[in-house]
Amino acid sequence: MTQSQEETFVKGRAGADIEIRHASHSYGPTLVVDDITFSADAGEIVTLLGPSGSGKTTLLRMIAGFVPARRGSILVGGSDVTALPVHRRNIGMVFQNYALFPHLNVRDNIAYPLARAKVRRAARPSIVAEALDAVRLPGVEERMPSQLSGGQQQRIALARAIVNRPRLVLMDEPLGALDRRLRESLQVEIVRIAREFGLTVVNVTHDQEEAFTISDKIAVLSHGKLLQYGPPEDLFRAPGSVEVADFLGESNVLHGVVELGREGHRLRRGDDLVLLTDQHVRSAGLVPGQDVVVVVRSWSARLVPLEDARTQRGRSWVRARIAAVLFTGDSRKIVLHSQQGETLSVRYTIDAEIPGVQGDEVAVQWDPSLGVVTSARTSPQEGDR
Ligand SMILES: Nc1ncnc2c1ncn2[C@@H]1O[C@H](COP(=O)(O)OP(=O)(O)OP(=O)(O)O)[C@@H](O)[C@H]1O
Repeated sequence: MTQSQEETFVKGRAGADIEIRHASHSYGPTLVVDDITFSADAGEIVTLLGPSGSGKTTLLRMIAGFVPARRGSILVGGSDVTALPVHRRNIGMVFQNYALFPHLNVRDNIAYPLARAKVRRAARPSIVAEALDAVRLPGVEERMPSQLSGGQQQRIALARAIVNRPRLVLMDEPLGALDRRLRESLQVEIVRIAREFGLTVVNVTHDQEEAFTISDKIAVLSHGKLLQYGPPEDLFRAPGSVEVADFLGESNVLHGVVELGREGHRLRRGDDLVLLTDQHVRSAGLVPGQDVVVVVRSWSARLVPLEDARTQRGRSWVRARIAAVLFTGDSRKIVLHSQQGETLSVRYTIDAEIPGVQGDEVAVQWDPSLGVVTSARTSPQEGDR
């Protein structure tokens, strides 16, 4: 590498935009990545979110080049990299298990991609020092990985992933092995570093909180299919399916049949009063007799005595019996069974008084505008692709 190339190296290049077009992969007859299409702008953090086995890692490995695309293509910075081998894609990677070389000290670990890119030996220490500054661990060059904590090792892995200014950084559950507090502080760090260096990041997680915290866009995957793609807020406010709604936060899923009336709209559900707003009817295009679900987040619902619910106007409620009151560390979770046989949950802060005990019949009540209405079918929404 020439000196001027090295300078570009040190000063850095920004991340590239990325486009996944109809990517598919199968192991044997099973499609584990099924016709996935989405794109992200340069400098964005995208998270692939989904339950175990949904195909997140396989898709990430396709982007990296470890797994071939059976169909479709992957473009980075406008160039088709589908046929390029891993080492020609200019991608940095961070894995859950750190994957540092145990026999190399921190300097040599971080310098490894520089050596492969044939950066002159004399130029490497300053680039390594800069990468260590970026991850806020200056001066640990001589340490061995075994002399660092898990969180520090993951910072080193991050430094190694960004040291040669890749066009794309891929992260596979990078914080999965760390405890909660460390995870939260590293989430903030990842965003800071990504912004500072203009990195484009594709991150894999099954933790929706992490996805919300760090992502500009979230791709929700299930059974190899992309259910929905967009900014976290959009997904949260307008999930395209029950599966997406359920996956993006602890929720109650209430089934019913739409009844539209002059005095108001509601779900047909026995004694329960599940109101639908004009906004619901318009945005979901509801028609009378349609099977729908209303999704209500556990934090949006409250418990009230049944007689109060019956006399208060303008609020939705369903009748349910308290099955358990659970202390979950940072909140209380009330588990209930509705008359319709659904299991519901309501969240309270620890210091809040809970209006009922196990065995009581109560109303689970909420502001109708906080309910999200979607069609009862769970197939992916074409419009979200
Ligand atoms: N090398 C392989 N050979 C055969 N099947 C595989 C292989 N790798 C993954 N699979 C299968 O492909 C599906 C998707 O796996 P993948 O690891 O991509 O999912 P994931 O969403 O990343 O899950 P997790 O969060 O558990 O890692 C799973 O059903 C898995 O069993």
